[in-house]
Amino acid sequence: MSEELDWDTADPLEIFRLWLSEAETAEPNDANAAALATSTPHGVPSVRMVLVKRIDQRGFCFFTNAESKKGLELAANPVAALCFHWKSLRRQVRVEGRVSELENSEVDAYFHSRSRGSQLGAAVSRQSRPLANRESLVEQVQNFGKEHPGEVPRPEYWRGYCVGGDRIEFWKDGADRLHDRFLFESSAGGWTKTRLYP
Ligand SMILES: Cc1cc2nc3c(=O)[nH]c(=O)nc-3n(C[C@H](O)[C@H](O)[C@H](O)COP(=O)(O)O)c2cc1C
Repeated sequence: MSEELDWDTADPLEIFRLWLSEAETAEPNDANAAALATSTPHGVPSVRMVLVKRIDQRGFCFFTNAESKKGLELAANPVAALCFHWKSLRRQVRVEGRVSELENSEVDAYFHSRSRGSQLGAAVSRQSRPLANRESLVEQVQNFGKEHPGEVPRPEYWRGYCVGGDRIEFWKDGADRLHDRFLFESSAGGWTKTRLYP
């Protein structure tokens, strides 16, 4: 595991931040990318990548379209799991928990911190619904840009979600498949830590 860490006392968010910073140096791009698993209320799962943009006491937060497949699944069943995999470091982190939404003011601030092109792209994208062809998407972006030469309005459906880290598991590659796994579970008294068989 990371030399700098005292695994007996470290908080899982502290460990996560250290591993993420090491991944930012080691990975070619998008060290904050994670697979996000959601499911319908009937238990039909789906998974896709998202970029985790902030991590705090509310959990691991990303931004997306509330009308997309994942957005609809989260509205109907607000629990989710994230899985980070840093190939260069041979490490994995799994996060599971209930999902909450970020405040509008926070989502607005993040939306407007992005490039104008990204804002226009997000504003016109009817994410996960059928698109006739690429030209029509480019045209919609151009038209929306002309209609909004100043600030691009954040569409109401562009939102921020946080997966609460009720369970956070760290996996580190070991020789002969004797990998290290530590599961942290949140409880009223703080965190409980359990070493798991690989
Ligand atoms: C590395 C990577 C990062 C991504 N980050 C996001 C993201 O932060 N938000 C998002 O809405 N889609 C992101 N996407 C696209 C999603 O994986 C997905 O295609 C899209 O959100 C539609 O998913 P859905 O139909 O399951 O809702 C990312 C894709 C990749 C490959």
